Amino acid sequence: MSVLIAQGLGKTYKRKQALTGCTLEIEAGHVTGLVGPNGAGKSTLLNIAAGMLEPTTGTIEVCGGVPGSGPEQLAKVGYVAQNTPVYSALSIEEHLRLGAHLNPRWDASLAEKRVERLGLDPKQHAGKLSGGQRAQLALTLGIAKRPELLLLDEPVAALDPLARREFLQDLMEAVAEHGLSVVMSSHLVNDLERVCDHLVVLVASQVRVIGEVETLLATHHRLSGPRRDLDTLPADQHVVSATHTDRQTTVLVRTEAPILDPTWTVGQLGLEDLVLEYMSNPTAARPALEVLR
Ligand SMILES: Nc1ncnc2c1ncn2[C@@H]1O[C@H](COP(=O)(O)OP(=O)(O)OP(=O)(O)O)[C@@H](O)[C@H]1O
Repeated sequence: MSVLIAQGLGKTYKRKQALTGCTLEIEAGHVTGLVGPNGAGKSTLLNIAAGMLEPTTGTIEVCGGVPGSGPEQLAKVGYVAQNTPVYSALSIEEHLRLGAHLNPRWDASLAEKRVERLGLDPKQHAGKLSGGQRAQLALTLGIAKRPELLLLDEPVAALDPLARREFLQDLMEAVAEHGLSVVMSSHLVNDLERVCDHLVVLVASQVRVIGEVETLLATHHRLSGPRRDLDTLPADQHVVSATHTDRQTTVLVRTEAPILDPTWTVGQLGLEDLVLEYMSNPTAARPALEVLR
């Protein structure tokens, strides 16, 4: 089952194209990390999925329905936007009461315990919270809503390292206990590696790579050896990036098959390296032999 299916999705503001021809499918029951360079269209995609923005072109289905199409759909999808919006004039406990009023599956005990553990005063107005505390409040509302799908746009950017780790643990618990699916954009790939089992790299609205993190790491290899033409590589080795010096070639390939050529030294990649390779090689066609001196 899929929680998000987008086909040729696009969003245009006057003449500015924020998202163009974005096609992707995200499976249920996973924590999916959404990464990509600034301006790739991640927030636009999440805003459309949450029903906050109408797409200009294409179609999108989220948890089997049209985003924002009614109370049932709204209850299924939780969204914490990038600027972690809260109501400045309302206290924390008023936010929790509002959450209980608006959400049929609201988990009051989880929300209260989380606020207590964070050391937040329930009487404090949200407008007087620090940026990180505001983010924690918005995240608490998102988790306590008990949605089927939780969309998080850079949720931990404003949190200190300890708060970040605790939040990610809370998220993992919610996933394990309630079968919650999560799509989370972040530039912090190390954090994503801790919690995400699936990954999408979005560059200029297009999915550059998508898949299970474990499989992606197992099927990408950095090969280095004597300089050679990339056309001599086996057809099942998809070249992601390559550099050549006078004597040496280093190439990142994706392949299901084992690397049998003994002239290569084979190295594995971490997730951050893999993401950076895809982000810095937008077309990933077999690049021409280019000498780096
Ligand atoms: N309201 C808007 N009006 C005009 N252009 C917009 C608007 N919102 C986004 N854009 C443009 O759309 C493109 C995609 O923006 P978006 O915020 O979706 O990217 P992003 O991948 O989330 O980036 P970041 O990692 O910096 O948050 C950018 O070029 C941005 O300038």
